[in-house]
Amino acid sequence: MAKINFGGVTEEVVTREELPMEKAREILKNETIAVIGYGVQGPGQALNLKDNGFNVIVGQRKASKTWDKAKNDGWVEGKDLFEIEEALEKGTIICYLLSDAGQIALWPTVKKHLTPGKSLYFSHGFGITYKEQTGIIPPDGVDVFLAAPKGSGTSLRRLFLEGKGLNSSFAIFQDATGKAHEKVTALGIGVGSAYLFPTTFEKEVYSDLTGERGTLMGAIAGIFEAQYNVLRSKGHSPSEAFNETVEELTQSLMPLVAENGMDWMYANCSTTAQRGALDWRHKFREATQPVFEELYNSVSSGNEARITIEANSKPDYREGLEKELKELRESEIWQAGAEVRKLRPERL
Ligand SMILES: NC(=O)C1=CN([C@@H]2O[C@H](COP(=O)(O)OP(=O)(O)OC[C@H]3O[C@@H](n4cnc5c(N)ncnc54)[C@H](O)[C@@H]3O)[C@@H](O)[C@H]2O)C=CC1
Ligand SMILES: CC(=O)[C@](C)(O)C(=O)O
Ligand SMILES: [Mg+2]
Ligand SMILES: [Mg+2]
Repeated sequence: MAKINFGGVTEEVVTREELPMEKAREILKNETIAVIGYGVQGPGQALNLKDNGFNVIVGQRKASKTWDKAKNDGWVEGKDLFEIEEALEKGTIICYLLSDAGQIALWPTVKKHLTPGKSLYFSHGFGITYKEQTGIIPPDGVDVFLAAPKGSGTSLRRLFLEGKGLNSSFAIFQDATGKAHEKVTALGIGVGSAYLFPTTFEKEVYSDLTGERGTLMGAIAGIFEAQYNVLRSKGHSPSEAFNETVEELTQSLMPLVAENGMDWMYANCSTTAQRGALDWRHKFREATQPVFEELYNSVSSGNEARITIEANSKPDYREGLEKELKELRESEIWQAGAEVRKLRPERL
């Protein structure tokens, strides 16, 4: 592994130089990779693996929308698309890409097919870390590892098609064959990563649940709403409030952060903006730090897992989520957003 200094801390990273795609294919040439589940990560990883020349099959429930989606994506029933049990039987590496709650329900079936020498792959540390709640305890004799792309399966596929990609973290929970490291890193490269960051199952799930509930999804939506609401309450129009809260961030400023960091984005804004932002960032950090502490504790105590499992194990969990997303979509801020998006210059 290459040693890289991240802001003063040296970490090890697996790079494409030490593990080129050809070598990854060679490592897995005798394996049948069975991707179980075709939701968001399933399609991204399965299609990338296939296009990268790996031996992949998909296992999905037949009478489901995602079965049709798999067929539309080019998977052929009986050739590389099977009912879940058949794919579990054929696969030597089981990529367990059902939703985290769905993994609990199917676990007894999966376990039956985990004969010695097979591998069990996750893209999250959830099932293993919260084993008291999930009951996911793999048998001895199988390798158990994860590669978790740091982003949506949708982006994983889109970026791959653009010749770009997303990096992943990886971890080994059980190394029965002595080959877990080479297998998981080969898979990580195969799903489209250029660099792989080592972690543990526990660290992966704690950081991932904190991130998505925090700055990546939960906090960002909450901060948007708070600022939008204040602007609206002070008499600003919806378009003005939306532009100054979301549109400018996503269209103009975040791409600059992505390109070259926060100071670069600041440096490309007015000195007036820089003065204010440099002052106010401290206040926002101090105000939100306790909330992030509370969030992390809720993750590490297993409370977030409990809430998630309870909600997403209900038979109508999808309808429930869709209803809440609809409320979000229909709220004034995001309705204003829909109109603002239509007016982007490139849509002329
Ligand atoms: N969504 C994403 O982009 C990311 C997901 N992950 C992880 O990847 C794994 C898969 O996540 P997603 O793709 O979001 O899952 P998902 O919520 O899209 O579900 C995947 C598939 O599981 C099926 N499923 C759900 N419950 C089932 C059950 N009881 N029996 C049989 N099939 C069932 C669904 O029909 C769907 O085809 C999870 O561990 C998740 O945390 C990791 C990184 C990003
Ligand atoms: C896309 C991703 O990495 C998340 C936000 O952690 C997830 O979908 O669980
Ligand atoms: Mg994530
Ligand atoms: Mg996640």
